[in-house]
Amino acid sequence: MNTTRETPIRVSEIFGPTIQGEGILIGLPTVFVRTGGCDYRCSWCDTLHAVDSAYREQWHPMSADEIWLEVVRLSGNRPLTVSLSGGNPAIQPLGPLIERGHREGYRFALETQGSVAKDWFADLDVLVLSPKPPSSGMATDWGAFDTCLEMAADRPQIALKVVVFDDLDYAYARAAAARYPDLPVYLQPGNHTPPPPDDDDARVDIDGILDRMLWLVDKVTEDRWFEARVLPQLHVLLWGNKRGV
Ligand SMILES: C[S@@+](CC[C@H](N)C(=O)[O-])C[C@H]1O[C@@H](n2cnc3c(N)ncnc32)[C@H](O)[C@@H]1O
Ligand SMILES: Nc1nc2[nH]cc(C(=O)O)c2c(=O)[nH]1
Ligand code: SF4
Ligand SMILES: [Mg+2]
Repeated sequence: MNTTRETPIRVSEIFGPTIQGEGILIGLPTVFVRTGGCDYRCSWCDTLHAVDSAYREQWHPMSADEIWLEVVRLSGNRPLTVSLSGGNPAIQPLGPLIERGHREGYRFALETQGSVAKDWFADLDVLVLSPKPPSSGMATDWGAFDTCLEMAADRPQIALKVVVFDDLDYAYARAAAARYPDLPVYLQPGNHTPPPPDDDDARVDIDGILDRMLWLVDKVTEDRWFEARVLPQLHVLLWGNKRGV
């Protein structure tokens, strides 16, 4: 019997199986657990329904067991990778959920901006750290970011992922990569047509995003920055701004 009252986890949505659309695990069948609430407010966030506190009524308090039952239902009880995202999932008590899933053979990836560190980072299989560039309007606390790396210790595979809209963001990405030369770095062209929070399938300017992707590829190759990987948001190319994919 669980005697310790677990703090509930605020959940915006649980969806999948779909494919991981971004970064180091791109293409991998994944169930997403998206938590509600974020300590940032990026100007171009494509997930405001899980960020803007005006929508907090839609963030359901759930126990780790209740979340787990839904992951098992969606995955047909077949172990796969569960991506913990948000908002900022790092502000939620996700340790017990990870423990539960590992007992049943599932793996866990975390998507976070690196502003808040938790001890359960050391239990993750993959940690994607996505510091925010100048176009986001956010300032990076590199001390907090370093603590995320310290808390992760040596279990998770760790990768940097930086969204790039313009030259300033590109320079920020280069500086971030130089700060952590041992981490793989993924560059992601920004979606300048992110959905408003109350529209779960808003029009997206795919051509504009692909133009930015081509610009970014040219930048990286002309600079001979051969360690960087340039990847689109694959799920956006497939399904536009649709939510829950
Ligand atoms: C919605 S965030 C949630 C997790 C965490 N808050 C973070 O930012 O890493 C997941 C990923 O989507 C990226 N993202 C958000 N809005 C985007 C946009 N308009 N274009 C491209 N990527 C975007 C973020 O930079 C992050 O890498
Ligand atoms: N398919 C898919 N891949 C993703 N990778 C990161 C996502 C996110 O919103 O954190 C995301 C998402 O929302 N959908
Ligand atoms: S940190 Fe992530 S979830 Fe939060 S506002 Fe920025 S992109 Fe959106
Ligand atoms: Mg997304």
